[in-house]
Amino acid sequence: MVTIEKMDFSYPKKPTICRGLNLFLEQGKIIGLLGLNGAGKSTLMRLMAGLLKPKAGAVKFDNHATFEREVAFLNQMVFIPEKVSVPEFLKVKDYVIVYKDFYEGFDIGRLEELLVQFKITGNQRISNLSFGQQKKLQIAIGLSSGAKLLLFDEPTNGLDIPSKSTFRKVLSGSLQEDQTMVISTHQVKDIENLVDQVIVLDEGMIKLHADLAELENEFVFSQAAKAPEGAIYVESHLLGAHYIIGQSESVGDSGGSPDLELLFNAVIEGKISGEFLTNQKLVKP
Ligand SMILES: Nc1ncnc2c1ncn2[C@@H]1O[C@H](COP(=O)(O)OP(=O)(O)OP(=O)(O)O)[C@@H](O)[C@H]1O
Repeated sequence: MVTIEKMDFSYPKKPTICRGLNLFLEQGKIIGLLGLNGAGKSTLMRLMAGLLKPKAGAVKFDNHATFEREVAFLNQMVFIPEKVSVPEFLKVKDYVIVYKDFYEGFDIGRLEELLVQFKITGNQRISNLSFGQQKKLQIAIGLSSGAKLLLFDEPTNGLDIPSKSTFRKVLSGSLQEDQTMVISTHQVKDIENLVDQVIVLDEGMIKLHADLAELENEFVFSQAAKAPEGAIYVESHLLGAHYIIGQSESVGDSGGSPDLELLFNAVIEGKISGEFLTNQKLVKP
């Protein structure tokens, strides 16, 4: 799938953003890419999409260096940037034709369903769609493309509240086994219960890469009037403490599914870091 090896990157005449970055993305996963403003999420997405060239090392999709932008890579990848730009003079149905023919596995029936859910019709002129509607059009196209790599940069930015919930609904369970999706966001709540893995990027470095299932094996995410002795990370709230504690330290507390916001803050504070990946070693090239 996506393999990044010893990758360095900087924008021209700017300080280095990534140094010696290594990452392997498994297929069949929805991956949340989290980071503070300026952490390098969009830069990493653009490197994976082949829109930026690494200064050193490699960014590959299967055996294609992404920056070569070979057709065999491009017709397996959809990148939706944070600020979508769609040809405004076209009608939705004409715009769809361009994509339909480019992606071999494009599912037009699926697209029609998604457009209904997002309340967009084929006869609408793109110039008459709002920014959020244009974004939903791109999301619907991406999810219907059958492409193996879906890179969505801040997909929920600009979406109203009902559309965010539709986004969550259409995404959950929609990924095929041979597809991988990366969703970059700093709106952690928007991807809660949606992602299989999470990556936390901080100042161009991967601080955490984890399967949520593996995190549940390692840690308990819980809340109580007072955090127990040995908690790794604690946040005080009105009704008590939200905390993370190692499985072996927790006594009789099974907690809930990982609280991504709590996890993110713990990683940024340097309380948790590293790889928590279940099967990755088996599939790593
Ligand atoms: N085209 C560019 N030229 C020069 N520097 C850039 C460019 N784009 C981004 N940067 C810088 O690279 C760093 C990473 O930016 P990037 O947009 O990748 O972060 P981000 O995590 O996506 O941030 P945000 O959450 O605010 O969207 C920042 O310091 C930013 O100022």
